Amino acid sequence: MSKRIDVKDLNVYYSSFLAVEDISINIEAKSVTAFIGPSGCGKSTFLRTLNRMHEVIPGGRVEGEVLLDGDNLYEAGVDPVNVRSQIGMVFQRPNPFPTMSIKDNVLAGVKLNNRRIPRSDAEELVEKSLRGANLWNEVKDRLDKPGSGLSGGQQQRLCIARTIAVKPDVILMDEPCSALDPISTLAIEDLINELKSDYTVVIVTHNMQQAARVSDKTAFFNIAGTGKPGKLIEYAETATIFSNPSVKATEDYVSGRFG
Ligand SMILES: Nc1ncnc2c1ncn2[C@@H]1O[C@H](COP(=O)(O)OP(=O)(O)OP(=O)(O)O)[C@@H](O)[C@H]1O
Repeated sequence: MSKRIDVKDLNVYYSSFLAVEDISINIEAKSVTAFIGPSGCGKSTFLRTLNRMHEVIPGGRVEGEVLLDGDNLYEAGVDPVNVRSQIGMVFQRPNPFPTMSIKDNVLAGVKLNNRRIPRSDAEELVEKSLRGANLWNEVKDRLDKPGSGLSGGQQQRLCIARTIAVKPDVILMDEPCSALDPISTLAIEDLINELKSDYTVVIVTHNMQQAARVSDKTAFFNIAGTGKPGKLIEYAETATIFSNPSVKATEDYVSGRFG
């Protein structure tokens, strides 16, 4: 299942430092949304508020609302662990458990969520998740070998398989290709394109060609200066952001004049 995200008046803090200010944004289900902007404007910080990972950092807190199909993730009584199983995350550096087998890596997230699964179901889930991550054909003959034996691009797809196995509604990706070579990057981009038929995908990227290639909508964030909060400057169809943005700062950024 895929769900929409509506963010209302969100402020994001590290202790007393306001890192991201007053974000409101509506992200459609079954779409890919790219977050772009110069370093330090708060893209990753904001991304982490979408599955309550921000509060894991000491002093990390938010004001405002993040609604997943209308349900506020920050309402009292909501279990953040449950939120993170609905909204999965893929990080910059592939982070499979190195000594764990490929198969167990795929199942690791499911087991962390304390779900017990019978062996035959587990095998089916492993295959389905690896197929979903476009990795099955490359690893089907070595499922019991350690995840660390894979290439960087394969490891990142393994991490995506691990995320998919939990059956999330949304997949957040924080610069998922920044540690990968161009071929592996294209494999991940193809995969993102396929993932959007089942999931809502949000990706932070520094690579503007990548944003243009993979996303339906793009959000441009900016920062007025060091110590100032990051803000959402413009959010529109990706084609509009790259060819006909409304705000001068967006145009300057996408045309490479700063950042
Ligand atoms: N753990 C932290 N504690 C305190 N401040 C932090 C922490 N992480 C990030 N920040 C600050 O929050 C602001 C936003 O950082 P963030 O990493 O979200 O930006 P970004 O746009 O993702 O940057 P980049 O593109 O370089 O990854 C910056 O001023 C940063 O220094």
